[in-house]
Amino acid sequence: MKYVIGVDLGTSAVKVILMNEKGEVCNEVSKSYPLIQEKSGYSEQDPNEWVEKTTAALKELVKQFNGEVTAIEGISFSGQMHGLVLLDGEKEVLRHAILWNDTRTTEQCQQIYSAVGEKRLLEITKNPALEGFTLPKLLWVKQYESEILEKASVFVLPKDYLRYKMSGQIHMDYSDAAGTLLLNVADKSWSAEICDLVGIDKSLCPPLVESHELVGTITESFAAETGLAPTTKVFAGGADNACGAIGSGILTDGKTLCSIGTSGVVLSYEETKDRNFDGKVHYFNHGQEDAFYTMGVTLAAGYSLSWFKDTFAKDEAFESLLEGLEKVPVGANGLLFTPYLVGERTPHADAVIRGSFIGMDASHKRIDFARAVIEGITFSLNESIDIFRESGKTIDTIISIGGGAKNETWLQIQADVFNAKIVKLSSEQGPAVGAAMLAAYGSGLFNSLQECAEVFTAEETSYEPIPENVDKYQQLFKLYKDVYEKTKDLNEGLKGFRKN
Ligand SMILES: Nc1ncnc2c1ncn2[C@@H]1O[C@H](COP(=O)(O)OP(=O)(O)O)[C@@H](O)[C@H]1O
Ligand SMILES: O=C(CO)[C@@H](O)[C@H](O)COP(=O)(O)O
Repeated sequence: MKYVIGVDLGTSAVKVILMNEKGEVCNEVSKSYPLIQEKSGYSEQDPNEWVEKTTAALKELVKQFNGEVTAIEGISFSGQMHGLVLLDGEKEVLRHAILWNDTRTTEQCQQIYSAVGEKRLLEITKNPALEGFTLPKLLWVKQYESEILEKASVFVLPKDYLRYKMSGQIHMDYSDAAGTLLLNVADKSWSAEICDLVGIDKSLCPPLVESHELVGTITESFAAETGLAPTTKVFAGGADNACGAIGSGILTDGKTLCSIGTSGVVLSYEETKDRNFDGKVHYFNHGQEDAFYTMGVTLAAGYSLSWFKDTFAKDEAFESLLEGLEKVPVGANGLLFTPYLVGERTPHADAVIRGSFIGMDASHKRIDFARAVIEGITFSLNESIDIFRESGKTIDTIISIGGGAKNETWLQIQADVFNAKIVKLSSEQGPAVGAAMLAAYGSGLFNSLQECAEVFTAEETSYEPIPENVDKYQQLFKLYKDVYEKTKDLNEGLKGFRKN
């Protein structure tokens, strides 16, 4: 029997998963790490902590494995997107990584528009300048920490750094490079034009590869540390949302994914590079060669729920926090929540907006708040579904993955709010499964990712929309959408009072 490992370097934790060639999950290990948030709008992590935690997780996985380690054919990666990791000439980390949910770069987004032009930027990168993307972060470092940028020899994304520490090789795959705002998405090449216009040296951009491409084997020292065989092949891997799509079988037109991790994503497969969404949703290269996907992003999806738990129920598990969730009626007894804890991306690209609870009543209990948080996150994702439906897409079935897919009531709420059938797979670890699939396909165990998906993905259960709830949620969704406009100015006024 042959095996593969998928590593999902998420925002809250790294998850490593061992799968056999029959597509069975043999073992999973997860290790969490914190966000470093020094100021309002800032979000960083220490890249070496990713390496430490992944090494520990792999060591545990290998220790618990009964077979021959040489039967583990290969390893691949799924990574939180956009985070800037700067390396010096010796490939040492120059500063903490600035993450996808860090919104300090509004000024740099304006600089990009002035230098490149909104229309040209969209033509080349297929995306607008958003605070979360990598280029604005590079320009922020250039402006405020120029001595650091001067020392940099290359920039990479989170899972690229991890892969480098395991294999000694520096690369970036197209699906992750698409989120830097420096890639010509249709041509699959770094844009010399954008680099020149914004004043970034193109030599800082790493070599590009396909997600399933073999980039080397693990180093002797990494093998010694983890117990893996030094012959273990290393495959490039992809952006976590691309890998989530692969791991959920989103490999043909007409398929839609909802992923609730720290962020929340609604993603749709695109066969071609030339559909036009005017930048309303992100348009990126898939981890499947020459395919694409579009997606809308809620910045604080699962993060809103973990913020709520950490603030009001610190020592409790999610299961105990959410006990009785199904007994609270639709609409949380008149309580609405907007999940704008760190600003928002889709449909409001707004770094200043913050969240609200509207309608607090003396009768409300903690579980009403928890239900409102979950409903608010789901409404936010429904705004992305609206954009897709307005573009003519039929969305009647959605595969749901991520930590948010662990709770049954939340899955039913998704069916009712989205007015679509929700499918839960046998593993909610879509990105890790997708990474394992890239290793399985890359090492030749399958002839295509689709063939691999037939073996590696399985539906566990599904949730149908309940018409009475759909109707109530449609009324509530109108009220939810109003909250953004009505709290926008208030948040501009509050901005000066935030932690700086
Ligand atoms: N038992 C649970 N019930 C509901 N939501 C959960 C549960 N466990 C985790 N979550 C949600 O999942 C999120 C983490 O999802 P995950 O996919 O692991 O994130 P990431 O990939 O960003 O690290 C948490 O922020 C939390 O909101
Ligand atoms: O910024 C985006 C996508 O554009 C996020 O989806 C990140 O890729 C982080 O993902 P999770 O840690 O929430 O899975």
